[in-house]
Amino acid sequence: MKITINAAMTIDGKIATASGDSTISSKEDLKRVHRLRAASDAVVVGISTVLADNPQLTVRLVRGKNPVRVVVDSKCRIPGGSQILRTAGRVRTIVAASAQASAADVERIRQAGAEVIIAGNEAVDIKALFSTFKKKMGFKKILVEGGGELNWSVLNLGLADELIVTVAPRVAGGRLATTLVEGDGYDTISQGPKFRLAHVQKTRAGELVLFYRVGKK
Ligand SMILES: NC(=O)C1=CN([C@@H]2O[C@H](COP(=O)(O)OP(=O)(O)OC[C@H]3O[C@@H](n4cnc5c(N)ncnc54)[C@H](O)[C@@H]3O)[C@@H](O)[C@H]2O)C=CC1
Ligand SMILES: Nc1nc(O)c(N)c(N[C@@H]2O[C@H](COP(=O)(O)O)[C@@H](O)[C@H]2O)n1
Repeated sequence: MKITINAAMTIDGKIATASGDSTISSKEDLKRVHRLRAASDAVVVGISTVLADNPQLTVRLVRGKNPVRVVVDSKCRIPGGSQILRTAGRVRTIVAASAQASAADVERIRQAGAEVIIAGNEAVDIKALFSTFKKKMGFKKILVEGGGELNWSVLNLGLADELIVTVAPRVAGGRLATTLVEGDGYDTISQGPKFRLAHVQKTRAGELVLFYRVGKK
């Protein structure tokens, strides 16, 4: 199963401003992302991304099939009014929760038309979740679309095969702004994963799209 992380960041490495604005990619780049979604079995985001962006995670800018939408949401906090839950009857949607989720919230989400998978006791066990995707669901391509905490978990577990980052010609600043990779971080650079630049694209908006292969430890 191939796992790709895709994100857009400013030159200073932020994927959203401190107040939560994440409108970074150009339309041209968003079309590339929608093509990538259409070529994926599932698109995975963290609950904080859903709460901040209220995304649709569809392929509406291109022709193609919507991937299964997965929200990593330990406590089943996804709001009933979110675009994802409101359309769960039409686009297959999975909420990946942990033992922290209440039975009432699990039922609320199922009633909205989404599936709930329980993986882990505290945070969602990403390794177990992705293993379920591969072994029980037969998924072959997974697209992780952030945010920073989820990117950290996937990279730190050594699960990612590819990292695609759009660098937009903007600066966000702000020490509280979310960066591409959050989490606890590494003590030394050498402890972190190493990447190999495989390809670079330039958009008309002056963005650089960097395609990295992730070295296995
Ligand atoms: N520019 C871009 O390409 C993108 C920007 N964003 C931005 O990122 C921000 C949200 O990112 P973050 O705050 O870092 O949150 P996130 O979206 O990565 O969600 C993290 C949350 O997911 C839950 N979670 C449960 N199990 C987890 C696990 N094993 N690993 C990680 N998370 C787990 C926890 O509640 C955790 O706090 C938003 O402002 C959004 O706009 C998000 C995606 C893409
Ligand atoms: N590639 C990319 N560029 C940006 O500028 C972004 N803000 C994001 N964000 C991700 O896409 C989701 C929004 O998707 P919809 O447009 O609602 O389908 C957002 O939640 C992030 O996961 N990505």
